[in-house]
Amino acid sequence: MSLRAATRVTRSLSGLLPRWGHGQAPPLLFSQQRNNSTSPKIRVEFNPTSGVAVMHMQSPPVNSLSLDFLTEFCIGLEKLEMDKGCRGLIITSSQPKVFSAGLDILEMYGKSPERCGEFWKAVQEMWLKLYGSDMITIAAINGSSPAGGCLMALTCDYRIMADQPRYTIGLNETLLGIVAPFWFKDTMANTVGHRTTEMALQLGLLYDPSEALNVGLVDQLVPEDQILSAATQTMTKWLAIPDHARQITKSMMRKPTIDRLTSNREADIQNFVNFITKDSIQKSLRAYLEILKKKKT
Ligand SMILES: CCCCC/C=C\CCCC/C=C/C(=O)SCCNC(=O)CCNC(=O)[C@H](O)C(C)(C)COP(=O)(O)OP(=O)(O)OC[C@H]1O[C@@H](n2cnc3c(N)ncnc32)[C@H](O)[C@@H]1OP(=O)(O)O
Repeated sequence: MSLRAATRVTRSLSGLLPRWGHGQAPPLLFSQQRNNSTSPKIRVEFNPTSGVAVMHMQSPPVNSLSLDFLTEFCIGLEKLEMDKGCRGLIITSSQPKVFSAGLDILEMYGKSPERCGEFWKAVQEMWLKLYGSDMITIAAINGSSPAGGCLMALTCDYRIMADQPRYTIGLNETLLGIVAPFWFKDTMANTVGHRTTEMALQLGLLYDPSEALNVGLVDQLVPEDQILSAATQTMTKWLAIPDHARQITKSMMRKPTIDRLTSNREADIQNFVNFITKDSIQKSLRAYLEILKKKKT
């Protein structure tokens, strides 16, 4: 069963699910330990000659954005940002078939409000740092990239996707019964326009590569084995533009969107915590996790 079809089942399943109290963790049915490994979740290769770094996301199984992952990602990004020799960053995945599965659902399920708040702050931090980066950022999307994974790609300056019809990309939050926050929505609207965003967000659309190219969600499609060479070629073109002129232009385009979150950060965290810890939302997340598990059997 496809995830899209499986998600429709969520609604009929939800009436059968047990109820649990606000802020109280339901029985742990899922492996909550998976992302606690101490091996690095990010590998960075920096070439001082070209001034380009490649960040490989390597957090099995699906590069989901856990608190640990986001912390490591932001530290890596900050180090590169502070290195004046680093002018460009390519972000890609070392996991087969997946760029990033988006926010780690286990970080939003059965967790205390404090922990949810800490997690959301890290999600904000990732977006603020990447969207506001002075570096040229290119997403080399070599696999599926739903929700937060799509946000990460949209936050870059340029997106190249592997031309593999089974990969999908999009902000599919509504399919999980949750809502893409205003800054996810703003980032998408800044890329593909208001009308496409309005429809995509309401329907939780996941696009295949050709559809994504058609609506402008990605900029280029290439065969999967050429994705890094294509990203490097594009980077060379962008590197030819004087940094200061490009950076000021980027900031001019993105600052109003960034300021909107910066000036509402605490309220946005509170909003997330209130929303995600609701019984009804926890129930949807639980049903979705069960569907992801059952997909294999
Ligand atoms: C009113 C105001 C509102 C304010 C805002 C408030 C709150 C809401 C904001 C929340 C924004 C949320 C953003 C998100 O990113 S939510 C996450 C959405 N992600 C997804 O829907 C992706 C789900 N996953 C998949 O579709 C597929 O896994 C795949 C990425 C296409 C890869 O497929 P495949 O290679 O077939 O792998 P499996 O499906 O078999 O998965 C392997 C294991 O990974 C687990 N998994 C998958 N995705 C996640 C995830 N996002 N988080 C945690 N775990 C994940 C899956 O369960 C499998 O686990 P197992 O090996 O233990 O069985």
